[in-house]
Amino acid sequence: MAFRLPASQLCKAAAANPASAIRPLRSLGIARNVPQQQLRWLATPTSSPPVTRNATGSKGPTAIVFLNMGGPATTDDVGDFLSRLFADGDLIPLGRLQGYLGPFISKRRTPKIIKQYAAIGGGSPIRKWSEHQCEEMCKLLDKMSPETAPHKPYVAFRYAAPLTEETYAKLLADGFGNGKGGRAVAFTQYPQYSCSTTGSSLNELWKWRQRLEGKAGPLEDGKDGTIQWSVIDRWPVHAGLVEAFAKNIEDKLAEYPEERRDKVVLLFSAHSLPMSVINRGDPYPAEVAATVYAVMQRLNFSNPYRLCWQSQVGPSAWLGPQTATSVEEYIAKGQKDLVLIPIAFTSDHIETLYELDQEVIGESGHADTVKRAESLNGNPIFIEALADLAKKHLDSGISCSAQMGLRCPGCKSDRCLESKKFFAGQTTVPEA
Ligand SMILES: C=CC1=C(C)c2cc3[nH]c(cc4nc(cc5[nH]c(cc1n2)c(C)c5CCC(=O)O)C(CCC(=O)O)=C4C)c(C)c3C=C
Ligand code: FES
Ligand SMILES: [Fe+2]
Repeated sequence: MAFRLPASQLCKAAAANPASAIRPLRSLGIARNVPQQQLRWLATPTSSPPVTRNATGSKGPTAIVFLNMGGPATTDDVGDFLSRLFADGDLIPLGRLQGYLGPFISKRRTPKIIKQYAAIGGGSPIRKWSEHQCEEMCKLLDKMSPETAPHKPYVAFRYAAPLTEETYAKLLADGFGNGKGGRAVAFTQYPQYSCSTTGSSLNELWKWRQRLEGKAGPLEDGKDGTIQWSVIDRWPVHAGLVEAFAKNIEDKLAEYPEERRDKVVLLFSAHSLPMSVINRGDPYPAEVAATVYAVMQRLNFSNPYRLCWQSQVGPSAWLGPQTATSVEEYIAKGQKDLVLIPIAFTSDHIETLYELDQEVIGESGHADTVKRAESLNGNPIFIEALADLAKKHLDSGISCSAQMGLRCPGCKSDRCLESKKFFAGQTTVPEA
């Protein structure tokens, strides 16, 4: 693997010895991939680096595609959101009854969920936050990784606009694929991998890739001219993610009087999963637990803590303990100082703003002592963490994590089989 230096350091090397800058850099294996034209610039120390927001590096442009479930932007969008959600066999497997039961359940559920979105201001803020996070992250990446710049931000939602098919069509219209190749990174915004969330988004991305791209090319270089995909599929213990969560917890703990502070119970809360999904071998509970433990390590285990699970839907068995009952039970035991920490979401939405704030805390009878840590939203530490994850991924030359290629022991899905084969089999730009 070639040793690669950022442009700023190459510039310093050239400035120190402008006349003979090119040959030694090449012979050292440094900048082996940097085109001659760029090296010529390096040998002229008085010129400034040709790195601007829109400068194209030797490997750019790069599309960064944030994957998430999305949410209804207005109460009018709730019906469509729920009907897509209940049609997703990766999230709610209803087998041959999917086409009949899915629309039936979603229609029946819509009025109740409309009221919940109305109570949080009329819609989910998930699109606003996702677009903001992706745009800001791409600005940082342009500086951190000039060779893959410009980094172009895209959001692909599973159940709400902008839907995966819409975003895929936009990528093609923007000059990726269509015989031109180009690089895109599918970046899941679920830090912990579940086949019902990230897995579903990747299966959907693969489906639209087959429908919209098929096989283009072949081109002169033997490649087929389709988009070259790689995936950031999980990041449960990334140091920046852990730091952002830990800081938000410290800020919330600071609101308690000093003499009570270290006895406050930290209640980490993650969206639950049906037991059938867990017994299939889904990696999500283990990865959520890994995040919780990493955050507690960063906090030096300052407080007692538990992990509980929220947002169960329907009558089947789900992983517990439930967040709402855990709060009630601690209060009944006399433990009224509690901080709730949403640990599996990166922005606010109905599960934080309605379920935790209005139902769990609002109805606890102790809204003054039961509090919630801020969601990550526009937190700059979090956005830097996203940029660091992307930079490391781009540098690594890998197409996805080793975990991505492995299916759950109980998986029977052909969608998983095909999409995992595709994403794990993509070859990314090799480091010479
Ligand atoms: C890590 C996050 C999530 C997991 C895991 C997850 C699993 C999961 N969800 C359902 C069913 C529903 N989820 C709904 C809303 C919703 N779910 C998540 C996240 C995860 N879901 C979020 C962020 C949201 C809210 C979106 C927003 O407001 O922006 C809903 C719709 C609301 C409702 O009807 O209650 C359903 C239904 C299942 C079945 C499942 C695991 C298999
Ligand atoms: S359900 Fe986990 S890989 Fe298919
Ligand atoms: Fe959900």
